[in-house]
Amino acid sequence: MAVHERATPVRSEMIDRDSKLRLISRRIRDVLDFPKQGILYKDICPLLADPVAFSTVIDLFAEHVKTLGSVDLVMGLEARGFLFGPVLAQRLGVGFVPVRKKGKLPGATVLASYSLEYGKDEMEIQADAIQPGQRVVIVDDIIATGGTLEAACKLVKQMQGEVIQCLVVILLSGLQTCQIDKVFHLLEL
Ligand SMILES: O=P(O)(O)OC[C@H]1O[C@H](OP(=O)(O)OP(=O)(O)O)[C@H](O)[C@@H]1O
Ligand SMILES: Nc1ncnc2[nH]cnc12
Repeated sequence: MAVHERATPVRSEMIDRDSKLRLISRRIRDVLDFPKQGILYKDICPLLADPVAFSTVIDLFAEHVKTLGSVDLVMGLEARGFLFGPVLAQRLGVGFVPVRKKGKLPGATVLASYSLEYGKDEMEIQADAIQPGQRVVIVDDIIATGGTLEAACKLVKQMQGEVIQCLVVILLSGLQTCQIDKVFHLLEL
């Protein structure tokens, strides 16, 4: 191609669902023994670096959420849920609520403890972030044991909100002990 000619940009609306999922899958990088020996880490950085693959994730999440009726809030889990959650919230035209690791949020908070594939942690949400009866979509990058999302669902219920759906890019196969029933995932890896 001559230097002055431009390649036609690939836009996600031009491709079918299976091709979209393959496009996303190709942008997840396996890293063995990170952050600990024996863990096969799913690195989403290549996905974030590819604007077509990234916007395809948001398209597929938004398409799905639009089938669920009204949604009041998108809640994202620190840290990687912050990469997808706010973009999805903007797309849906609703607010975003961050759930942070303990000690990062000012004012009154509600706390939950949980176990991870490679450790333990505690998460917090501001006490006024969800009003009773609000319909919440929770967003994260991956489910491994499901402990993080399970704790996030408990937070929503404690605040008398309703979890409409948990959205993740990746459901890690072989590790599912999780009790979360409202999961929508794009890839099972
Ligand atoms: O299903 P689980 O076993 O609970 O694991 C999944 C969680 O683990 C990772 O977060 P992590 O706490 O490692 O933090 P980070 O997003 O700050 O890297 C990931 O982003 C999920 O939130
Ligand atoms: N295997 C994994 N890859 C990426 N993030 C994770 N969080 C928990 N387990 C993970």
